[in-house]
Amino acid sequence: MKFYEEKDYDALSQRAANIIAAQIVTKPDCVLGLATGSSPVGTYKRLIEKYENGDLDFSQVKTANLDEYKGLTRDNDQSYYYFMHENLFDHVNICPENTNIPDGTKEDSETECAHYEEVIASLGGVDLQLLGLGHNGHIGFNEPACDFPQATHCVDLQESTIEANKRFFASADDVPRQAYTMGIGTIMRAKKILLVVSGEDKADIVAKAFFGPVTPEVPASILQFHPDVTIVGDKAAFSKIPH
Ligand SMILES: N[C@@H]1[C@@H](O)[C@H](O)[C@@H](COP(=O)(O)O)O[C@@H]1O
Repeated sequence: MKFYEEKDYDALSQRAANIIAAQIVTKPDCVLGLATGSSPVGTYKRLIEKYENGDLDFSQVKTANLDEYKGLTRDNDQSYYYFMHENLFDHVNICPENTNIPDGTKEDSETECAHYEEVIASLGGVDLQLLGLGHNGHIGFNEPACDFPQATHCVDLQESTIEANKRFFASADDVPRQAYTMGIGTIMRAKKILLVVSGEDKADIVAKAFFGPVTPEVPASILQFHPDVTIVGDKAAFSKIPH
């Protein structure tokens, strides 16, 4: 695992955007696995700047997002579909037909999740997967569990996740209780993984996930077994790891 400790959120966002830009430049038709949450917002901003400066071309890039709330329509401003358009897709020359996000409006979880796995396979797999990190060690919406889920599936969100995400909704009652997420197996099949993390509130989970035992109780800990993982964090998020 490669760790980049940056001085603050801006610097970590720049570093992460540079890594993604290098992927796009070296393989213009690459498949990017994308993430939501507050952590990657700065990274997306920097990517948009690079596009506006003429340094990046998204015309052949394909994307597959990690997850989506079940039950939210695409025009709901808390859906991850909406988030991705707002924070990246609407600002770069990506082709809408090249972007993929699980469809949270599909009631039949099994069919939608199997379909999403087929979509990723038809793209030839993910070249670079961007990840954030939940306070309980979740990646995508893979919550702590007694095993590592292999494929895209429907999850019941944990109370702590609902608590953490309620800041975006009118109240905790409005946070959906379920989501579709790539499985740990889906994430681990990506050729490269880039995880961005910031803030003191993530320091404990960073230490636990990447320097503690590999266990499905801390889903991100599995990344210790991936051959090509880069973790970009700020000083605060890295403050509890052995230096
Ligand atoms: N499903 C998302 C994750 O993909 C994200 O990485 C995580 C951390 O979010 P944040 O970056 O806002 O702390 O929480 C959400 O629940």
